[in-house]
Amino acid sequence: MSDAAVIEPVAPAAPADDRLAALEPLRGTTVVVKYGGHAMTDDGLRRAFAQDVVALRRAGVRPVVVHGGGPQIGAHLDRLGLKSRFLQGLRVTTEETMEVVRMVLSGKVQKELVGLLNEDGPYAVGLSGEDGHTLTAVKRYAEVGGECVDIGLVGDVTRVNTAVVRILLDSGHIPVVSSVGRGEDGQVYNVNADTAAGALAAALGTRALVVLTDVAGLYADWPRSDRVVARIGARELERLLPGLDGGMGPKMEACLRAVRSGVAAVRVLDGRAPHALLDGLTGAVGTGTTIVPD
Ligand SMILES: Nc1ncnc2c1ncn2[C@@H]1O[C@H](COP(=O)(O)OP(=O)(O)O)[C@@H](O)[C@H]1O
Ligand SMILES: CC(=O)N[C@@H](CCC(=O)OP(=O)(O)O)C(=O)O
Repeated sequence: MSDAAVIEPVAPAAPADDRLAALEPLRGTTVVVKYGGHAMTDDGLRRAFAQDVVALRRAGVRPVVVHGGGPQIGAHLDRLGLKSRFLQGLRVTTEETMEVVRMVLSGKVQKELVGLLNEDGPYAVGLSGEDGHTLTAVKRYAEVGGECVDIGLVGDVTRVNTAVVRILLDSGHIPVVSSVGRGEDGQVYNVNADTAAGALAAALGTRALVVLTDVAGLYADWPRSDRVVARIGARELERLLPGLDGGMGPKMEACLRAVRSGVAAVRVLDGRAPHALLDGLTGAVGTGTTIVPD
């Protein structure tokens, strides 16, 4: 590739110097960031998130954003008068729902995020998991009471092709990936965004996966208590998995798979706090849950 195809490094205007020093160990490394739909419903939070991602890039880190958009999909389905429900944290996805999922994730949420990231420079490039065979998916079923339940066009990631993401990273861009997968048969699947982020992090061989969500971390005894588990190993997490409700099920399953596939640590951070990403990575605020291999 010619030099002209590579974005010029930008002078590190932000973050401030002390933050830059804290990011030094991450310089040159790839960090996958999962940006959850519930943490992206507020304008101020979205802007702060975009500033953090650009700040990472300017500090020499190679961020990859994988975004969700569950609430945004839900709002669009409501507008169309289409009902949808979740089983084990996964949206039951008919053909009609899939059209909306694809349109909202790749056409709206991703584009808005790319727009925000590009306010200060030509950094972000959006791509769907379908593009360049980035995410190959296979139909997945929910398991309820020991029975396999058909939940439609929901996919699990079976293969990741990191070629396009690496090209973008190597040319100084920030890939922004929508969690839509393509089956071997050409069928398009709705992939939970945590699942997509975990699979991509593992395939890229990243040391760190950061998951921004709408709670303070993994609660030890939710909903009875909101005491956050600060750190948990893979075996212990596997033991807790069957008892987790809602979106936390697929989220923790994805974190578990990631640490078992070589990711050294997954940080689950409270995306409701402005600048949670930079604060979490620089240790400015020691919050959330860290998942580590055994
Ligand atoms: N043990 C738990 N700790 C924290 N949240 C939990 C737990 N069990 C279930 N949840 C639910 O999981 C939700 C987070 O998952 P989800 O809504 O999919 O987040 P996101 O949109 O960030 O991907 C929380 O808002 C909470 O309602
Ligand atoms: C299969 C499945 O449930 N897919 C999700 C994809 C988006 C997502 O995961 O968004 P969040 O990260 O905001 O939850 C959905 O349809 O809502």
